[in-house]
Amino acid sequence: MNIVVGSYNKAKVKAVQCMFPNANIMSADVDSGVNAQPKSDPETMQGAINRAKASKQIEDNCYGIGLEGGIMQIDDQVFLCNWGALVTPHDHLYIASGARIPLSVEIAQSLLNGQELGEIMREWTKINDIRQHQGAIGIFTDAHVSREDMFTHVVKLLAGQEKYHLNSK
Ligand SMILES: O=P(O)(O)OP(=O)(O)OP(=O)(O)OC[C@H]1O[C@@H](n2cnc3c(O)ncnc32)[C@H](O)[C@@H]1O
Ligand SMILES: [Mg+2]
Repeated sequence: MNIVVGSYNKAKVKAVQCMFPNANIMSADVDSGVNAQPKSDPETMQGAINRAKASKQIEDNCYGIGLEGGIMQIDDQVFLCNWGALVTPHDHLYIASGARIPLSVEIAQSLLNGQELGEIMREWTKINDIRQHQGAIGIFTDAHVSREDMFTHVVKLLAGQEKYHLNSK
């Protein structure tokens, strides 16, 4: 089984390895087609779909997986949000969303001013490349759910939908 993941981000690639330990997993630097910091559920979901479709084009007979992080708002609260998409070799598309947690007013303000979450988290924690490791979700859940854990859950939701083939587009 060949899988192309539309990212070199270690948290994302490890999440796919966790679900598919025996697969041949490759990474590709594909375009998400959305802003580097998506700011709504539809935009974040579209980024995941675009990455999955572009990844599937990289190899013959492969699955494409796209994982995208973003933020979304409910009333005046800003949340981390996450989406994933999987395209099968026969071009069936499955989507799933991941965990969301609220962000503090200060972080939300920096995000709405145009800063990327990865950058804000680096300033906050002084940890480089936190987005490839525990991520914001790992920091704000006191390490109970890392970015890899969260994306692993999303990949399970994606892979599990293939069996009954009910919700594909
Ligand atoms: O190389 P890619 O795959 O793009 O990996 P990325 O870490 O940039 O991940 P996304 O593009 O999916 O994330 C969109 C933005 O949200 C940020 N982000 C999302 N979740 C995060 C987290 O848990 N920790 C830190 N930054 C996060 C990230 O830095 C981006 O600015
Ligand atoms: Mg990115």
